[in-house]
Amino acid sequence: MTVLVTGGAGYIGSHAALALLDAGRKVVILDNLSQGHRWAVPAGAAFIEGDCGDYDLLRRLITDHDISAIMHFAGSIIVPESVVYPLDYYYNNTVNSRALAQAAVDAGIRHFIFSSTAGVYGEPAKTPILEDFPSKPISPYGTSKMMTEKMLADASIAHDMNYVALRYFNVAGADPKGRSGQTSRKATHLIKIASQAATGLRPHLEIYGDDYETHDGTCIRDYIHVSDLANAHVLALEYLENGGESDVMNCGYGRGFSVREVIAAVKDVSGVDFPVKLAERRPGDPAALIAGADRVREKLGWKPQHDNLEVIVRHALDWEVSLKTRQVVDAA
Ligand SMILES: NC(=O)c1ccc[n+]([C@@H]2O[C@H](COP(=O)([O-])OP(=O)(O)OC[C@H]3O[C@@H](n4cnc5c(N)ncnc54)[C@H](O)[C@@H]3O)[C@@H](O)[C@H]2O)c1
Ligand SMILES: O=c1ccn([C@@H]2O[C@H](COP(=O)(O)OP(=O)(O)O[C@H]3O[C@H](CO)[C@@H](O)[C@H](O)[C@H]3O)[C@@H](O)[C@H]2O)c(=O)[nH]1
Repeated sequence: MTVLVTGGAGYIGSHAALALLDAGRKVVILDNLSQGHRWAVPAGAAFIEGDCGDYDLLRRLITDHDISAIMHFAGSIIVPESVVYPLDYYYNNTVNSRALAQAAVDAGIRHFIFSSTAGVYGEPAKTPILEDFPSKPISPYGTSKMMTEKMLADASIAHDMNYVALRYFNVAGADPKGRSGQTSRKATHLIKIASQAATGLRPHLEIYGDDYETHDGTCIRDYIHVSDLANAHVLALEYLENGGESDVMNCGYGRGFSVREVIAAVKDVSGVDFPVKLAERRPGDPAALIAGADRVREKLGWKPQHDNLEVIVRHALDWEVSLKTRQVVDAA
């Protein structure tokens, strides 16, 4: 009874693998290392270098490792890149997910947990965003994830497999014990970029637009600590194993911070007044994304431990410093 974690050499997958191991589960990680790192695979997890779209490999490893459930993190994650290379995103996030779902169904895997995104909502008419709001993604990235959600919904009706698609809001921070953190080679995420500016890895930070309809003109997001998110996956697995019905669930705290508020927190916690410049709006950024986050609490019994922006920032900064001392530079 082992959990297959695709993308487990990456940021969120490595934290989920840690949470599973901490919960006493056996873990096999499959990652093609296109973005992840071999050193990010937690001690105690088996590692297979390969592609989550490789059906034959999947069938073999599911049998060899007695896999009973799949957590599917592997994918391409950069929204603006998906606008430039949409077919790459549909391939990696949708076509490869189809192959994985096919292998799962053919091998009789009964539980599937999928990394979805708030990006499926596009520009919602209001916040907080509830799961039954329409899916109207505005980027190929969001559409590629929405299509996988729909495949899983249909497959779960036709086959003996239940699933949970967790729609993450803005994931940030790092393992409180310092065992993993944001490692993505091309990170574009605000708290990561601000932490890099605070630790001297970047000369400055740019604010992408301050003329949004928000209290200070900058975009508002619901930042969720990666370890709280990882725990939601462990709970989702228990829920499915106990016969829970298939569902989609937002993962956020239900509150938001503006870009300026995040920058102030990073400056405050780090004690570094790094330069900040104003830049043009980034295409496709909605003004405010805040999760309606009741369902994940009610259905999974999820109780976040780190719902505090300063704590999230502290852990992100500690991780950046540890990367520098380990000389594992995350090339921008
Ligand atoms: N980071 C966020 O804020 C965020 C928000 C919403 C959803 N998500 C989703 O969460 C998942 C994990 O994101 P992350 O931030 O950890 O990104 P990441 O890039 O750190 O991790 C993704 C991992 O998947 C691997 N991978 C990519 N394509 C693969 C393939 N075809 N076969 C095998 N391995 C492959 C990469 O090497 C990498 O290790 C993604 O599916 C992403 O879309 C992330
Ligand atoms: O250097 C930067 C980086 C970001 N931002 C702004 O900060 C906010 C947050 O941006 P970012 O951290 O890049 O996250 P999002 O664009 O909100 O997207 C993240 O969160 C989404 C869910 O809300 C996921 O779907 C995506 O995969 C994930 O990248 C946005 O308003 C950006 O314009 C800046 O102003 N300067």
